[in-house]
Amino acid sequence: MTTLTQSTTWKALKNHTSQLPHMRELFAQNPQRFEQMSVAACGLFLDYSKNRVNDETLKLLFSLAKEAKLSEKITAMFNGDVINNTEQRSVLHTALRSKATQTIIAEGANIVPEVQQTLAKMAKFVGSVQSGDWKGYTGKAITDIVSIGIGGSFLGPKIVSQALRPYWRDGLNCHFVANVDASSICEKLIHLNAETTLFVMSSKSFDTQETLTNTLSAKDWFLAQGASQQDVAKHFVAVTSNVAKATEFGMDANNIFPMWDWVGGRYSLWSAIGLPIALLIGMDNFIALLEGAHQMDEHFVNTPIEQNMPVIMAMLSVLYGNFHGAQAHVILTYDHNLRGLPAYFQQLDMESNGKSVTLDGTDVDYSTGPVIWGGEGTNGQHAYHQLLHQGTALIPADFIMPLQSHNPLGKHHDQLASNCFGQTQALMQGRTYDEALAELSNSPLDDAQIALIAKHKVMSGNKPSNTLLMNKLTPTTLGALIALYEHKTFVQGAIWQINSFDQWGVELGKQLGNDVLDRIGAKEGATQLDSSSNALINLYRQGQL
Ligand SMILES: O=P(O)(O)OC[C@H]1O[C@](O)(CO)[C@@H](O)[C@@H]1O
Repeated sequence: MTTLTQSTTWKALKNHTSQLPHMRELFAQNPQRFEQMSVAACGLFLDYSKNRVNDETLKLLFSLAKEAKLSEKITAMFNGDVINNTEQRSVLHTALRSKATQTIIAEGANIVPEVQQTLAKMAKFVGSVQSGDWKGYTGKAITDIVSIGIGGSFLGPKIVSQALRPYWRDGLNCHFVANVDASSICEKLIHLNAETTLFVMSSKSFDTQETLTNTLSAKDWFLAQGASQQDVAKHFVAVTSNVAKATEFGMDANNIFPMWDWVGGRYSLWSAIGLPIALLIGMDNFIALLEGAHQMDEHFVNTPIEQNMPVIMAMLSVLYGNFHGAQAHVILTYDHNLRGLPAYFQQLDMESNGKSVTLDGTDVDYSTGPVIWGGEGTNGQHAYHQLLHQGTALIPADFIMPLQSHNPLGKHHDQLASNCFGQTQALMQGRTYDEALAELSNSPLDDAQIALIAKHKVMSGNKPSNTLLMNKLTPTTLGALIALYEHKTFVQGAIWQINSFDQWGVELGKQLGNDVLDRIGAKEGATQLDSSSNALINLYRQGQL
């Protein structure tokens, strides 16, 4: 049994949460609830008043954070202490968005100069590709980027590029290839011209099966279009921490952008892994993205926990996961360009906090990371919101919306906003049986039918949600928003005393996948695995059912 569940605060929270009234009543009791339970930081505004909390709940949650030594843990991360204890690594993605004047030590050396040098190298490269000075093998400018990578070396660049579509510079397009399924790369290449295509291969380890296979196929395609081996340097660049392996693979040394062990894959979009983003939006906008994240870092480090946005959001998630039995959390973006963000936060949170032992190897006796999922509003309102309103699972929600649209058109944005706010209201207040009956008062149905339908229209309400607003979706606000969720994830991990920065589960997937590949490659002979795996491999070898 861990000490966490034995603490007085934990027990007090358990007792307290079971006695809290419905949110309707909490709102009725306190007209100042919105003012008291909202916070602004770094261009973002968080309304957390529609949560199952009162002053006492918040006090207990913040006590839990203090008892977990949260401030010390934040300092340790920003100072470069080796907090990823299973891989013996510092966790310093925050250094990637630090100021050039800062000194940040990892493994005994100041890492800020190499971060700045890499940004300068990126700026030079981005400038030459965007201006057309960087020429392909027939002397033409680049028109298309193909970004090859997977996991953290894919999702960040893809989602941020999609989110910042209004900032794309003219003349360049980007295509993302992650899956080893050949359909992914083939369906992109078929539309491209090798003379004007640049491949950015992103792999921290330079050892990931999917990325290596897709890069080799891209190179074969490039050569098959009439280019020669000497032309490869004009069309292939790599981002990696394994420079030796990239060089051995045949990447031109000048075309390798470094990254480092102290950057976790899912935290790496701020490094040269963000190169496809910078190529699309320009280096000035990429720097603005870093600046937004830096502002959130400063807020996180310097703000008392009671007003600290990432801490508040994290403690609310702890509340629902550990004291209300919530197993999932939904991210609802009321912005078409942010439609990919739920998937990005899913990777960030689930790869970080999907853990079941504490840092010292003790089995946890409480829930850790929930299932993170979500989608774009208003689309989801016509689908899975039904379960949010009337299902049996409690799923706290984050609604994210900019106040201003990049495409102000007629009444579109008013409707988007009214749906967003209407949903949070409906989730909170629900509908009582009497209200449902009143709505049916003019119905031609008989009393028995009205009573039945009223029962089906009842919504318990008391469903928690956060509303996160920003003026407009810009590189700076997006940087702050992503850093907010990074730190939220960190705080939850700190409370649960887990290592949020390793991923042994997904590593096992990589290992077993390679093992099975060897057995498939052997074409025949007993595979000596379990009966299901043996049979599936044999069916695959046969090639048909
Ligand atoms: O950048 P790499 O080394 O190719 O790894 C890709 C991804 O693979 C993982 O290690 C596991 O899937 C992720 O954490 C990482 O982002």
